Amino acid sequence: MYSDLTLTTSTTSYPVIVAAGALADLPARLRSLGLGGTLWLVCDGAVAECYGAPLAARLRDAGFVVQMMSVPPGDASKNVAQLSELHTWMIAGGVERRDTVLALGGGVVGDLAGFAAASILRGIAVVQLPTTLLAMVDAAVGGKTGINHPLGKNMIGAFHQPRMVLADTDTLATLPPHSLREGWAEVIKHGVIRDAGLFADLEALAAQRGWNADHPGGLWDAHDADLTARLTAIIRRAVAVKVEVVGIDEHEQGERITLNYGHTIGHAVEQLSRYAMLHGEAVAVGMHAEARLAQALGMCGADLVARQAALIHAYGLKTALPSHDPDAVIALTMRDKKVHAKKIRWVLPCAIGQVQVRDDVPEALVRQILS
Ligand SMILES: NC(=O)c1ccc[n+]([C@@H]2O[C@H](COP(=O)([O-])OP(=O)(O)OC[C@H]3O[C@@H](n4cnc5c(N)ncnc54)[C@H](O)[C@@H]3O)[C@@H](O)[C@H]2O)c1
Ligand SMILES: O=C(O)C(=O)C[C@@H](O)[C@H](O)[C@H](O)COP(=O)(O)O
Ligand SMILES: [Zn+2]
Repeated sequence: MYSDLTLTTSTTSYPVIVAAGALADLPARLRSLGLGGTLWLVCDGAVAECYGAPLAARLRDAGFVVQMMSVPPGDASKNVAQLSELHTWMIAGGVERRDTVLALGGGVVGDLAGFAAASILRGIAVVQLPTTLLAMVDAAVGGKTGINHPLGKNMIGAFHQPRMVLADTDTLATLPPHSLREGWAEVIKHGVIRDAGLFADLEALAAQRGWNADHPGGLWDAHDADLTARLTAIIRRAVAVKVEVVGIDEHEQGERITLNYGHTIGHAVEQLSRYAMLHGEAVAVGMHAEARLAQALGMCGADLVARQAALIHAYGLKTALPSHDPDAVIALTMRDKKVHAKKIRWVLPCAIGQVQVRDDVPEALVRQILS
């Protein structure tokens, strides 16, 4: 048996639950946190039928008032028009300050519905119910919410901590392989930035299962109890990294910057692809490029770059940069939220499990890596 994690910051504290079948406990968990009023359940079209409608029925049976809305799947939904639709839906439906938004789905729904909760009536409660690997280990935890702007990824948003994160790992059984695969990028990131043991566990599992050859990304097999248990343990370990970092630095004034490893270049290529590239796919490419940058600066050896690349490949992801004009990539990196006094703050690995933040990376070197 595992106990819940608790994320405690200087302003709040909330449970982070990762367990098979956890959604069944949602009504009782909401009551124990004193969350009531109307529940505004937001999901995307793909999740609505499988999980949204049954969850709404379960909550209504338990006596809750539930309104449900689904948004189109994909990063394109993280925009002002979609946000405005959510606002209109809630205002027209008589939203009150005691109400709660339930964000059921992947990182797209978590970010969008989380920001709707942060902005409606100047902020109401949100509960994150992640159903993708990426959202379980990363997006649902830590309170970053927001939408994209035509000029940059996640440019509009707010820090708005959820009252609870409840991840039902049973939902992963229906996740398409490409969505599962992109989630591994953020798991690997957590290993590289802070947890060498997690990185080694991922290596061991990949070597044992031979995913490289047979199952790119690794399929979640609900009938394989041993695999499910090992994957759940890995997810918990990856979540623990995020919980720890956000607990140290809620508003990204220092330590939290490390969670952005791979994202300086990753966000740029993701945006240049017009979001055809999935977030995790872009982060994988970004981590490889940024590790090469660290190597070029003498911060790490070729062995680290090779080991990280091998793990990225073992989980079915690519490391090769798409062929974009380096100037276009560099221009977008200058809009990164980590830019300070016109300098990019790069998160660069010096060992597996350890990163440093550098603001003295010559642009010529970045250009060389991008070329
Ligand atoms: N706020 C944060 O800290 C944070 C962290 C990492 C990523 N993000 C954001 O998260 C987004 C990516 O999230 P994502 O990778 O979860 O993608 P996503 O939300 O687009 O979900 C991926 C796809 O899987 C489908 N899906 C979700 N759960 C399912 C299930 N259980 N069964 C079947 N289908 C399911 C969805 O409909 C969608 O098509 C990006 O916008 C990224 O910027 C935010
Ligand atoms: O939680 C964080 O902090 C992160 O940076 C996690 C990232 O994986 C995530 O993609 C986040 O949304 C990026 O934030 P941004 O501030 O760079 O837009
Ligand atoms: Zn990310």
